[in-house]
Amino acid sequence: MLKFQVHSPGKVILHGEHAVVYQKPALAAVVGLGTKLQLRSQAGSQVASFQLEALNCTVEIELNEFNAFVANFRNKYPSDKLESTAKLMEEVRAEVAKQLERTMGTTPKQHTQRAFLSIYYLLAGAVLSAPGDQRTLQTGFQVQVETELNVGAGLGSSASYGAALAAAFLILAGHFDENSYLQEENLALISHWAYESERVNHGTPSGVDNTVCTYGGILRFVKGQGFQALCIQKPLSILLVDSRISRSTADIVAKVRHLGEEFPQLIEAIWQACEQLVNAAVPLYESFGNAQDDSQKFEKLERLFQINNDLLKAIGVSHPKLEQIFTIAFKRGFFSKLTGAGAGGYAIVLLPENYECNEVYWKLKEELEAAGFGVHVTTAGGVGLRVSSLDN
Ligand SMILES: Nc1ncnc2c1ncn2[C@@H]1O[C@H](COP(=O)(O)OP(=O)(O)O)[C@@H](O)[C@H]1O
Ligand SMILES: C[C@@](O)(CCOP(=O)(O)O)CC(=O)O
Repeated sequence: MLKFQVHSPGKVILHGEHAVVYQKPALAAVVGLGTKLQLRSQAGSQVASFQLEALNCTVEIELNEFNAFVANFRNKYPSDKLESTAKLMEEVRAEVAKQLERTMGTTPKQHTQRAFLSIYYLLAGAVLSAPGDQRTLQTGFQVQVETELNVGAGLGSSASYGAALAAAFLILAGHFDENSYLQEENLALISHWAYESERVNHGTPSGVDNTVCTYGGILRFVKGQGFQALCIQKPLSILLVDSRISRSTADIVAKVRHLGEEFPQLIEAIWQACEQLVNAAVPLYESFGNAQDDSQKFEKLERLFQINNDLLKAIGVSHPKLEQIFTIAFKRGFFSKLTGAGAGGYAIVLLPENYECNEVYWKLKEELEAAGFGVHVTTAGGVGLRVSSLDN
């Protein structure tokens, strides 16, 4: 009986948010919080059931209907390889709309619709492109998905969810197994399908979230030019602080674009400064933790956090609640910046070595919590997606 667990991390943008929209480099890192997916096959069952804890819902797929859908698709597009994911997405959208209406009666919430669409699309993709001749699902299974990530808050919950689903379905369909998933071509396949899942949500994502969630570490990326993994010595400790202010990335990006149209040279100078900042940060991240002058490097990194945050404030993407976080942190001697689109969402506070032994750190945490913020101590730059066995 097949049973295993997938853990895939979320992400933060360390530097270069907004500037990256204008072809400047950015750095993204995985965080120590993520999505946990458990899959157990169910002998004698003909249903695949998905318990999505974060969305408080369960969705089901009847295997006979799914297998009929796959067979129809194969008849319609009888090429051996699954060349056109666009056609598959189109067909899956129509099928899922039909099934949701029938099984749930009312139209479900948008998060549930998208989450189910990702499931159906990735499962169909994995089965249709499976090695060997068997392109059907024979035995039912149960999937449970839990997450430590706030959905829709810029921590990459959707890529983390997509990567976990992709790994699980690719194993289920026999592309690779729990022992071989870390081989380069298998990680590339997971990242590819996690990207496809992102397309369900975002149309044309940059590809950074699925890449970093799959491979882990810290990535430097430039829109349209791909990614390079930084050679870091060890992950960095950070405090993720949730301002609890929700925002729309698209709206904020549009406002910043408008500002750039009003003051083109001025805003371009800020983007150039962001690029210089990323260039200065890369060698620090790469050498931090090699025990040579770590405290000096840490202080430099703190300064870069401050400069980056001030540049983001200059383009107007802060928020009074974020400012409150920065002030609390600064008062206690910690450096912080907003991450992602801003105007709410999360702030990152840099934590020094052995922060747990420092009384001031506990005071900081206490004060942030007392002020009503969500506080999670975690790492930036740790491991990527991992599959492990399940005892029961
Ligand atoms: N734990 C989860 N369970 C089910 N669906 C999830 C989960 N996490 C993310 N999703 C999917 O990802 C979508 C959120 O994507 P998005 O708004 O881009 O948020 P984020 O910035 O956190 O990635 C949800 O609508 C849902 O489809
Ligand atoms: C502001 C931006 O640079 C990052 C947005 O990040 P997030 O949605 O807050 O994770 C936009 C983008 O890169 O598309």
